[in-house]
Amino acid sequence: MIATESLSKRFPRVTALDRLSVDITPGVTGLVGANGAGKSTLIKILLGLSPATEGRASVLGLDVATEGAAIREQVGYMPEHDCLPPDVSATEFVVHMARMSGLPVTAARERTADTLRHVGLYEERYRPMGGYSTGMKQRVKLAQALVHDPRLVLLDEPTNGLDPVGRDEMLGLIRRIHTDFGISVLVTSHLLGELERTCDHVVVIDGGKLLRSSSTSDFTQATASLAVEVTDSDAHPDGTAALAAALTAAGLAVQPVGRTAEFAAAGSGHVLLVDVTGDDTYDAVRDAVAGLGLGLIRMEQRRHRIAEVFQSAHESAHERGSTDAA
Ligand SMILES: Nc1ncnc2c1ncn2[C@@H]1O[C@H](COP(=O)(O)OP(=O)(O)OP(=O)(O)O)[C@@H](O)[C@H]1O
Repeated sequence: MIATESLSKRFPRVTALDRLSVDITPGVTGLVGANGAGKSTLIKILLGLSPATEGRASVLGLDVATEGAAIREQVGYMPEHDCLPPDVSATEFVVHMARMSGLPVTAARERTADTLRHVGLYEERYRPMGGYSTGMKQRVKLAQALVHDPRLVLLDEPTNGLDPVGRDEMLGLIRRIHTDFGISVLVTSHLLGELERTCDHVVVIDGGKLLRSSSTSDFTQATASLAVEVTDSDAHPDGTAALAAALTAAGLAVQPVGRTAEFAAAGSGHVLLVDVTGDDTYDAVRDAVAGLGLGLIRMEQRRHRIAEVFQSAHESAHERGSTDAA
């Protein structure tokens, strides 16, 4: 759906994209990066609005350097910043955008009504947008990106400026763009957690470079760990320490997390975190607990959040950077 090959964009003082090669398949993809990571720059290049300094990119099989107009016919774009004329109503604005996309007037009016209803802006659609809340403005921006029934939408920070409830509603709408209409989505955010809940696939960029591109489930499962809590026994007054020793001897990576608020409710015991290397990790823990004669209070998988994964990817990229420099 989107492919870039060694794509770079250099401004006089900064390299916004640095030899970025990534493949994005149909579905809902999150593009994650801190402010200034290069997300908006990438989107503008993909729309054919800004030329790359080096490298290539294609969207829906079309070359961004030569077929920008054809790309924009089939792709919807929700820009990051507020760009809505204050004296115009949502209906007038979205009809105008639909007409600009080539829809005849009746179809433009019908599609506008449907799209505004879909984003939950039906009641207020005739009011001037200057009086809208941030959440309502974000919905109009989303509606204008969808009105010409694109195959793909590029959404630049759609949850910016929203409160937690507004964020959840916007993320729900984004998910439904794909499930209800089959439109693929590329959505940017600097908040990693929200993309974990919304996207099938996550691409992480930092300083214009690709840090990681993988399915959301791989992101979290690659670093899954098992939280294990056991009782003490007469033979093993510190059951947790005995289990840690037995699991380490069995070749598993174990770290204690001590008593946490999450586990305190269970009463006694400390919690061990065991790295999951495969299904046999569960058997190894069960056998070790039984072999020591301890009671198993709980054994549950703890999913790492993208934020933690991003941090470790970031740290290892920096480590690689310092090794390269050395
Ligand atoms: N027209 C421009 N001229 C000079 N530098 C630019 C221009 N556009 C972007 N940059 C720089 O390129 C880098 C990447 O910017 P970009 O807007 O793509 O980041 P971003 O990940 O979208 O972050 P944000 O969400 O803050 O916009 C930044 O350092 C930015 O200052």
